[in-house]
Amino acid sequence: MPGTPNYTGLNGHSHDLPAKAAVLLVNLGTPDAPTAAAVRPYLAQFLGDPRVIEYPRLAWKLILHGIILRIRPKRSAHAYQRIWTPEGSPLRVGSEALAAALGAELARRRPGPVHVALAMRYGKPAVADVVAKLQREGVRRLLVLPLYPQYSATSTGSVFDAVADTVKGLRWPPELRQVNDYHDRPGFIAALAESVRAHWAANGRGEKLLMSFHGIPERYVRNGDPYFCQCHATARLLREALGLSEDEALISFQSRVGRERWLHPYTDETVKALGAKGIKRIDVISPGFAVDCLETLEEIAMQNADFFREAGGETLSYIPCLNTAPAHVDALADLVLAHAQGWPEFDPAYDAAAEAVKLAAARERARKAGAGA
Ligand SMILES: C=CC1=C(C)c2cc3[nH]c(cc4nc(cc5[nH]c(cc1n2)c(C)c5CCC(=O)O)C(CCC(=O)O)=C4C)c(C)c3C=C
Ligand SMILES: [Fe+2]
Ligand SMILES: [Fe+2]
Repeated sequence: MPGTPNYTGLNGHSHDLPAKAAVLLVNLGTPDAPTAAAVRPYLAQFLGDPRVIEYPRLAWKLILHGIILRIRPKRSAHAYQRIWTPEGSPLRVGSEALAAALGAELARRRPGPVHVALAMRYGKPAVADVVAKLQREGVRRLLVLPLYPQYSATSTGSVFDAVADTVKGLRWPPELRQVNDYHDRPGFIAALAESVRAHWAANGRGEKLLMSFHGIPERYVRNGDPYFCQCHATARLLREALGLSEDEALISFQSRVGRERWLHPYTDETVKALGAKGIKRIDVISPGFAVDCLETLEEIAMQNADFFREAGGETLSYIPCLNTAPAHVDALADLVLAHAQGWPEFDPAYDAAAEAVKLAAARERARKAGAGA
Protein backbone atom coordinates (compact mmCIF):
# COMPACT_ATOMS: atom_id res chain seq x y z
CA MET A 1 0.00 0.00 0.00
CA PRO A 2 1.61 3.39 -0.87
CA GLY A 3 2.50 5.32 2.25
CA THR A 4 2.55 2.22 4.44
CA PRO A 5 5.66 2.29 6.57
CA ASN A 6 7.93 -0.69 6.18
CA TYR A 7 9.83 -1.30 9.39
CA THR A 8 12.46 -3.49 7.79
CA GLY A 9 15.46 -3.95 10.00
CA LEU A 10 13.66 -3.94 13.34
CA ASN A 11 13.28 -7.69 13.28
CA GLY A 12 15.03 -8.54 10.06
CA HIS A 13 11.73 -9.09 8.34
CA SER A 14 9.74 -7.04 5.91
CA HIS A 15 6.06 -7.37 5.07
CA ASP A 16 7.16 -7.22 1.43
CA LEU A 17 9.19 -10.42 1.68
CA PRO A 18 7.42 -13.70 1.31
CA ALA A 19 7.75 -16.02 4.30
CA LYS A 20 10.40 -18.62 3.85
CA ALA A 21 11.01 -22.01 5.34
CA ALA A 22 14.23 -23.78 6.13
CA VAL A 23 15.44 -27.20 7.05
CA LEU A 24 18.13 -26.99 9.70
CA LEU A 25 20.38 -30.05 9.59
CA VAL A 26 22.40 -30.38 12.76
CA ASN A 27 25.35 -32.67 13.23
CA LEU A 28 27.67 -33.16 16.18
CA GLY A 29 30.51 -30.87 15.11
CA THR A 30 34.20 -31.45 14.82
CA PRO A 31 37.42 -29.59 15.60
CA ASP A 32 38.74 -26.91 13.21
CA ALA A 33 42.10 -28.63 12.87
CA PRO A 34 43.64 -31.98 13.83
CA THR A 35 45.76 -30.43 16.56
CA ALA A 36 45.55 -30.65 20.34
CA ALA A 37 45.06 -26.87 20.48
CA ALA A 38 41.97 -27.09 18.23
CA VAL A 39 40.61 -30.31 19.76
CA ARG A 40 40.75 -28.98 23.36
CA PRO A 41 38.01 -26.29 23.10
CA TYR A 42 35.86 -28.69 21.04
CA LEU A 43 36.11 -31.40 23.69
CA ALA A 44 35.59 -28.85 26.48
CA GLN A 45 32.27 -27.81 24.93
CA PHE A 46 31.22 -31.39 24.04
CA LEU A 47 32.13 -33.01 27.35
CA GLY A 48 30.94 -29.96 29.31
CA ASP A 49 27.39 -30.57 28.02
CA PRO A 50 25.26 -31.91 30.91
CA ARG A 51 23.28 -33.98 28.35
CA VAL A 52 26.46 -35.86 27.44
CA ILE A 53 27.93 -36.33 30.91
CA GLU A 54 25.27 -36.86 33.58
CA TYR A 55 27.43 -36.47 36.60
CA PRO A 56 27.46 -34.02 39.53
CA ARG A 57 28.55 -30.77 37.85
CA LEU A 58 31.25 -29.54 40.17
CA ALA A 59 32.97 -32.91 40.48
CA TRP A 60 32.83 -33.40 36.70
CA LYS A 61 34.23 -29.90 36.03
CA LEU A 62 37.22 -30.73 38.19
CA ILE A 63 37.80 -34.08 36.46
CA LEU A 64 37.25 -32.62 32.97
CA HIS A 65 39.56 -29.64 33.36
CA GLY A 66 41.98 -31.24 35.83
CA ILE A 67 42.56 -34.54 34.02
CA ILE A 68 40.70 -35.21 30.74
CA LEU A 69 41.44 -31.96 28.90
CA ARG A 70 45.11 -32.38 29.78
CA ILE A 71 45.35 -35.84 28.21
CA ARG A 72 42.63 -36.49 25.65
CA PRO A 73 43.16 -33.60 23.17
CA LYS A 74 46.59 -34.89 22.18
CA ARG A 75 45.35 -38.44 21.77
CA SER A 76 42.25 -37.37 19.82
CA ALA A 77 44.29 -35.01 17.61
CA HIS A 78 46.45 -37.95 16.63
CA ALA A 79 43.34 -39.92 15.63
CA TYR A 80 41.98 -36.96 13.65
CA GLN A 81 45.31 -36.65 11.80
CA ARG A 82 44.80 -40.15 10.39
CA ILE A 83 41.52 -39.21 8.67
CA TRP A 84 41.89 -35.47 7.96
CA THR A 85 41.41 -34.50 4.30
CA PRO A 86 42.70 -31.50 2.31
CA GLU A 87 39.14 -30.08 2.58
CA GLY A 88 39.06 -30.56 6.37
CA SER A 89 37.35 -32.90 8.80
CA PRO A 90 35.36 -35.67 7.09
CA LEU A 91 32.37 -35.00 9.37
CA ARG A 92 32.26 -31.37 8.21
CA VAL A 93 32.92 -32.09 4.54
CA GLY A 94 30.35 -34.92 4.52
CA SER A 95 27.69 -32.92 6.36
CA GLU A 96 28.11 -29.97 3.99
CA ALA A 97 27.84 -32.24 0.95
CA LEU A 98 24.72 -33.88 2.38
CA ALA A 99 23.11 -30.49 3.07
CA ALA A 100 23.83 -29.40 -0.52
CA ALA A 101 22.43 -32.63 -1.93
CA LEU A 102 19.28 -32.42 0.18
CA GLY A 103 18.83 -28.78 -0.86
CA ALA A 104 19.08 -29.78 -4.53
CA GLU A 105 16.64 -32.66 -4.08
CA LEU A 106 14.06 -30.49 -2.28
CA ALA A 107 14.46 -27.78 -4.96
CA ARG A 108 13.85 -30.42 -7.61
CA ARG A 109 10.67 -31.55 -5.87
CA ARG A 110 9.47 -28.07 -4.90
CA PRO A 111 11.27 -25.19 -6.64
CA GLY A 112 11.48 -22.02 -4.59
CA PRO A 113 11.23 -21.16 -0.98
CA VAL A 114 12.91 -23.94 1.04
CA HIS A 115 16.53 -23.49 2.23
CA VAL A 116 18.67 -26.21 3.70
CA ALA A 117 21.09 -24.91 6.34
CA LEU A 118 23.67 -26.79 8.37
CA ALA A 119 24.69 -26.17 11.97
CA MET A 120 26.93 -28.02 14.40
CA ARG A 121 26.02 -28.77 18.02
CA TYR A 122 29.63 -28.18 19.12
CA GLY A 123 32.05 -25.85 17.40
CA LYS A 124 31.12 -23.91 14.29
CA PRO A 125 28.75 -22.96 12.76
CA ALA A 126 26.80 -22.81 16.04
CA VAL A 127 23.03 -23.39 16.07
CA ALA A 128 22.39 -19.90 17.47
CA ASP A 129 24.40 -18.23 14.67
CA VAL A 130 22.72 -20.20 11.89
CA VAL A 131 19.22 -19.54 13.30
CA ALA A 132 20.06 -15.81 13.59
CA LYS A 133 21.17 -15.77 9.94
CA LEU A 134 17.99 -17.54 8.82
CA GLN A 135 15.92 -15.00 10.80
CA ARG A 136 17.66 -12.17 8.95
CA GLU A 137 16.87 -13.87 5.66
CA GLY A 138 13.18 -13.91 6.56
CA VAL A 139 12.79 -17.58 7.45
CA ARG A 140 9.57 -17.99 9.42
CA ARG A 141 9.32 -21.76 9.54
CA LEU A 142 12.08 -24.05 10.70
CA LEU A 143 12.26 -27.82 10.53
CA VAL A 144 15.10 -29.12 12.71
CA LEU A 145 16.56 -32.40 11.54
CA PRO A 146 19.39 -33.73 13.72
CA LEU A 147 21.55 -36.10 11.66
CA TYR A 148 21.06 -38.93 14.16
CA PRO A 149 18.76 -41.73 12.98
CA GLN A 150 18.28 -42.99 16.55
CA TYR A 151 17.20 -40.65 19.35
CA SER A 152 19.43 -40.26 22.37
CA ALA A 153 19.21 -37.53 24.98
CA THR A 154 23.00 -37.22 24.58
CA SER A 155 22.83 -36.42 20.86
CA THR A 156 19.35 -35.46 19.58
CA GLY A 157 18.19 -34.18 22.99
CA SER A 158 21.18 -31.90 23.17
CA VAL A 159 20.43 -30.46 19.72
CA PHE A 160 16.90 -29.67 20.90
CA ASP A 161 18.39 -27.91 23.95
CA ALA A 162 20.51 -25.72 21.68
CA VAL A 163 17.50 -24.84 19.50
CA ALA A 164 15.31 -24.12 22.54
CA ASP A 165 18.00 -21.90 24.08
CA THR A 166 18.24 -20.01 20.80
CA VAL A 167 14.55 -19.37 20.07
CA LYS A 168 13.80 -18.49 23.69
CA GLY A 169 15.72 -15.24 23.18
CA LEU A 170 13.99 -14.21 19.97
CA ARG A 171 11.26 -11.58 19.82
CA TRP A 172 9.56 -13.43 16.99
CA PRO A 173 10.61 -17.07 16.97
CA PRO A 174 10.09 -19.06 13.80
CA GLU A 175 7.39 -21.72 13.71
CA LEU A 176 9.27 -24.80 14.81
CA ARG A 177 9.15 -28.53 14.15
CA GLN A 178 11.72 -31.10 15.18
CA VAL A 179 12.41 -34.59 13.94
CA ASN A 180 13.07 -36.85 16.94
CA ASP A 181 14.42 -39.81 15.00
CA TYR A 182 14.10 -41.78 11.79
CA HIS A 183 15.50 -45.13 12.95
CA ASP A 184 12.69 -47.25 11.45
CA ARG A 185 11.69 -45.23 8.38
CA PRO A 186 11.31 -47.58 5.40
CA GLY A 187 13.30 -45.24 3.13
CA PHE A 188 16.19 -45.14 5.60
CA ILE A 189 16.22 -48.93 6.05
CA ALA A 190 16.01 -49.46 2.28
CA ALA A 191 18.95 -47.09 1.73
CA LEU A 192 21.05 -49.01 4.28
CA ALA A 193 20.14 -52.38 2.71
CA GLU A 194 20.97 -51.04 -0.75
CA SER A 195 24.38 -49.83 0.47
CA VAL A 196 25.19 -53.26 1.93
CA ARG A 197 24.16 -55.05 -1.28
CA ALA A 198 26.22 -52.63 -3.38
CA HIS A 199 29.22 -53.20 -1.10
CA TRP A 200 28.87 -56.97 -1.41
CA ALA A 201 28.56 -56.71 -5.18
CA ALA A 202 31.74 -54.63 -5.43
CA ASN A 203 33.89 -56.27 -2.73
CA GLY A 204 32.56 -59.74 -2.13
CA ARG A 205 30.87 -60.82 1.05
CA GLY A 206 32.14 -61.48 4.59
CA GLU A 207 31.10 -64.33 6.86
CA LYS A 208 29.35 -61.90 9.24
CA LEU A 209 27.76 -58.48 9.02
CA LEU A 210 28.47 -56.42 12.14
CA MET A 211 26.18 -53.43 12.76
CA SER A 212 28.10 -51.12 15.08
CA PHE A 213 26.37 -48.18 16.79
CA HIS A 214 27.90 -45.45 18.94
CA GLY A 215 27.50 -46.41 22.60
CA ILE A 216 26.20 -44.49 25.59
CA PRO A 217 26.37 -45.34 29.30
CA GLU A 218 23.94 -48.14 30.25
CA ARG A 219 22.71 -45.99 33.13
CA TYR A 220 21.14 -43.50 30.67
CA VAL A 221 19.08 -46.28 29.07
CA ARG A 222 17.96 -47.57 32.46
CA ASN A 223 16.84 -44.00 33.21
CA GLY A 224 14.63 -43.87 30.11
CA ASP A 225 16.74 -43.09 27.04
CA PRO A 226 15.17 -44.96 24.06
CA TYR A 227 18.48 -45.14 22.17
CA PHE A 228 19.25 -48.82 22.83
CA CYS A 229 15.77 -49.92 21.66
CA GLN A 230 15.98 -47.77 18.53
CA CYS A 231 19.41 -49.13 17.63
CA HIS A 232 18.04 -52.64 18.01
CA ALA A 233 15.02 -51.80 15.86
CA THR A 234 17.25 -50.38 13.08
CA ALA A 235 19.50 -53.46 13.28
CA ARG A 236 16.58 -55.91 13.15
CA LEU A 237 14.92 -54.11 10.21
CA LEU A 238 18.19 -53.99 8.27
CA ARG A 239 18.90 -57.65 9.03
CA GLU A 240 15.40 -58.61 7.84
CA ALA A 241 15.70 -56.45 4.72
CA LEU A 242 18.86 -58.39 3.83
CA GLY A 243 17.34 -61.76 4.73
CA LEU A 244 20.05 -62.53 7.30
CA SER A 245 19.75 -64.61 10.47
CA GLU A 246 20.68 -63.34 13.94
CA ASP A 247 23.85 -65.41 13.66
CA GLU A 248 24.84 -63.75 10.36
CA ALA A 249 24.13 -60.14 11.37
CA LEU A 250 25.32 -58.95 14.80
CA ILE A 251 24.87 -55.72 16.74
CA SER A 252 27.53 -53.99 18.84
CA PHE A 253 28.32 -50.61 20.44
CA GLN A 254 31.51 -48.63 19.94
CA SER A 255 33.38 -45.52 21.14
CA ARG A 256 33.00 -45.89 24.90
CA VAL A 257 34.59 -43.19 27.01
CA GLY A 258 35.51 -43.48 30.70
CA ARG A 259 35.18 -46.28 33.21
CA GLU A 260 31.40 -46.55 33.53
CA ARG A 261 29.66 -49.59 31.94
CA TRP A 262 28.36 -48.68 28.45
CA LEU A 263 25.89 -50.49 26.19
CA HIS A 264 26.86 -54.08 25.39
CA PRO A 265 28.25 -55.90 23.51
CA TYR A 266 31.26 -53.68 22.81
CA THR A 267 32.41 -53.47 19.19
CA ASP A 268 36.12 -53.98 19.91
CA GLU A 269 35.46 -57.08 22.04
CA THR A 270 33.08 -58.48 19.41
CA VAL A 271 35.59 -57.98 16.59
CA LYS A 272 38.37 -59.62 18.62
CA ALA A 273 36.12 -62.57 19.53
CA LEU A 274 35.18 -63.11 15.87
CA GLY A 275 38.84 -63.08 14.83
CA ALA A 276 39.73 -65.52 17.62
CA LYS A 277 36.88 -67.83 16.54
CA GLY A 278 38.52 -68.31 13.13
CA ILE A 279 36.28 -65.97 11.14
CA LYS A 280 38.39 -64.63 8.26
CA ARG A 281 36.29 -61.76 6.92
CA ILE A 282 33.63 -59.51 8.45
CA ASP A 283 31.73 -56.58 6.96
CA VAL A 284 31.04 -53.68 9.34
CA ILE A 285 28.40 -51.00 8.89
CA SER A 286 27.62 -48.05 11.22
CA PRO A 287 23.90 -47.36 10.79
CA GLY A 288 23.89 -44.72 13.52
CA PHE A 289 26.02 -42.19 11.62
CA ALA A 290 24.60 -40.27 8.65
CA VAL A 291 28.04 -39.31 7.35
CA ASP A 292 31.49 -40.73 7.89
CA CYS A 293 33.52 -39.31 10.72
CA LEU A 294 36.27 -40.09 13.20
CA GLU A 295 34.22 -42.87 14.79
CA THR A 296 33.82 -44.76 11.52
CA LEU A 297 36.92 -43.93 9.44
CA GLU A 298 39.44 -44.18 12.27
CA GLU A 299 37.82 -46.26 15.01
CA ILE A 300 36.16 -48.92 12.79
CA ALA A 301 38.06 -48.92 9.49
CA MET A 302 41.52 -48.56 11.10
CA GLN A 303 41.54 -49.42 14.83
CA ASN A 304 39.04 -52.27 14.81
CA ALA A 305 40.43 -53.63 11.54
CA ASP A 306 43.79 -53.92 13.38
CA PHE A 307 42.09 -55.63 16.36
CA PHE A 308 40.47 -58.13 14.01
CA ARG A 309 43.75 -59.02 12.33
CA GLU A 310 45.64 -59.21 15.63
CA ALA A 311 43.01 -61.67 16.90
CA GLY A 312 43.45 -63.95 13.88
CA GLY A 313 41.03 -62.51 11.30
CA GLU A 314 42.07 -61.30 7.86
CA THR A 315 39.80 -58.59 6.49
CA LEU A 316 37.46 -56.15 8.21
CA SER A 317 35.65 -54.62 5.26
CA TYR A 318 34.10 -51.29 6.27
CA ILE A 319 30.83 -50.30 4.58
CA PRO A 320 30.76 -46.48 4.36
CA CYS A 321 27.96 -44.37 5.81
CA LEU A 322 25.11 -43.38 3.49
CA ASN A 323 26.65 -39.91 3.02
CA THR A 324 25.30 -38.43 -0.26
CA ALA A 325 24.00 -41.73 -1.68
CA PRO A 326 20.91 -40.87 -3.76
CA ALA A 327 18.77 -43.31 -1.72
CA HIS A 328 19.85 -41.50 1.47
CA VAL A 329 19.10 -38.05 0.09
CA ASP A 330 15.75 -39.33 -1.16
CA ALA A 331 14.89 -40.83 2.23
CA LEU A 332 15.77 -37.57 4.01
CA ALA A 333 13.73 -35.53 1.50
CA ASP A 334 10.74 -37.82 2.14
CA LEU A 335 11.27 -37.40 5.88
CA VAL A 336 11.38 -33.61 5.55
CA LEU A 337 8.22 -33.45 3.45
CA ALA A 338 6.38 -35.80 5.84
CA HIS A 339 7.26 -33.58 8.81
CA ALA A 340 6.53 -30.33 6.97
CA GLN A 341 2.99 -31.30 6.01
CA GLY A 342 0.71 -28.30 6.02
CA TRP A 343 3.55 -25.81 5.60
CA PRO A 344 2.90 -23.95 2.33
CA GLU A 345 6.59 -23.59 1.41
CA PHE A 346 6.88 -27.37 1.21
CA ASP A 347 3.57 -28.08 -0.50
CA PRO A 348 3.20 -27.72 -4.30
CA ALA A 349 -0.59 -27.58 -3.87
CA TYR A 350 -0.10 -24.22 -2.16
CA ASP A 351 1.13 -22.64 -5.42
CA ALA A 352 -2.05 -23.58 -7.24
CA ALA A 353 -4.18 -22.16 -4.43
CA ALA A 354 -2.13 -18.92 -4.34
CA GLU A 355 -2.39 -18.67 -8.14
CA ALA A 356 -6.18 -19.01 -7.92
CA VAL A 357 -6.36 -16.15 -5.40
CA LYS A 358 -4.16 -13.96 -7.65
CA LEU A 359 -6.34 -14.77 -10.64
CA ALA A 360 -9.48 -13.85 -8.72
CA ALA A 361 -7.85 -10.54 -7.71
CA ALA A 362 -6.93 -9.81 -11.33
CA ARG A 363 -10.49 -10.59 -12.41
CA GLU A 364 -11.80 -8.25 -9.72
CA ARG A 365 -9.48 -5.46 -10.94
CA ALA A 366 -10.61 -6.03 -14.49
CA ARG A 367 -14.28 -5.97 -13.42
CA LYS A 368 -13.77 -2.65 -11.53
CA ALA A 369 -11.88 -1.14 -14.48
CA GLY A 370 -14.68 -2.26 -16.80
CA ALA A 371 -17.32 -0.79 -14.47
CA GLY A 372 -15.41 2.55 -14.23
CA ALA A 373 -15.04 2.88 -18.04
C1 LIG B 1 25.61 -41.22 16.85
C2 LIG B 1 25.40 -40.42 17.85
C3 LIG B 1 26.31 -40.17 18.97
C4 LIG B 1 26.06 -40.45 20.30
C5 LIG B 1 24.82 -41.07 20.89
C6 LIG B 1 27.22 -40.05 21.04
C7 LIG B 1 27.37 -40.16 22.41
C8 LIG B 1 28.54 -39.85 23.12
N1 LIG B 1 29.76 -39.47 22.59
C9 LIG B 1 30.66 -39.24 23.61
C10 LIG B 1 32.02 -38.85 23.48
C11 LIG B 1 32.70 -38.58 22.28
N2 LIG B 1 32.23 -38.78 21.01
C12 LIG B 1 33.13 -38.31 20.09
C13 LIG B 1 32.99 -38.27 18.71
C14 LIG B 1 31.79 -38.46 18.02
N3 LIG B 1 30.58 -38.86 18.55
C15 LIG B 1 29.62 -38.90 17.56
C16 LIG B 1 28.28 -39.24 17.69
C17 LIG B 1 27.64 -39.62 18.89
N4 LIG B 1 28.13 -39.54 20.13
C18 LIG B 1 30.27 -38.51 16.34
C19 LIG B 1 29.58 -38.38 15.01
C20 LIG B 1 31.62 -38.26 16.62
C21 LIG B 1 32.70 -37.90 15.62
C22 LIG B 1 33.12 -36.47 15.60
C23 LIG B 1 34.06 -36.13 14.47
O1 LIG B 1 34.67 -35.04 14.54
O2 LIG B 1 34.24 -36.86 13.49
C24 LIG B 1 34.27 -37.77 20.80
C25 LIG B 1 35.44 -36.98 20.19
C26 LIG B 1 36.55 -37.75 19.67
C27 LIG B 1 37.32 -38.41 20.78
O3 LIG B 1 37.99 -37.70 21.52
O4 LIG B 1 37.19 -39.63 20.88
C28 LIG B 1 34.01 -37.95 22.16
C29 LIG B 1 34.88 -37.54 23.31
C30 LIG B 1 29.98 -39.48 24.83
C31 LIG B 1 30.62 -39.31 26.22
C32 LIG B 1 28.67 -39.86 24.53
C33 LIG B 1 27.52 -40.20 25.39
C34 LIG B 1 27.48 -40.05 26.69
FE1 LIG C 1 30.30 -39.53 20.53
FE1 LIG D 1 35.97 -42.56 19.43
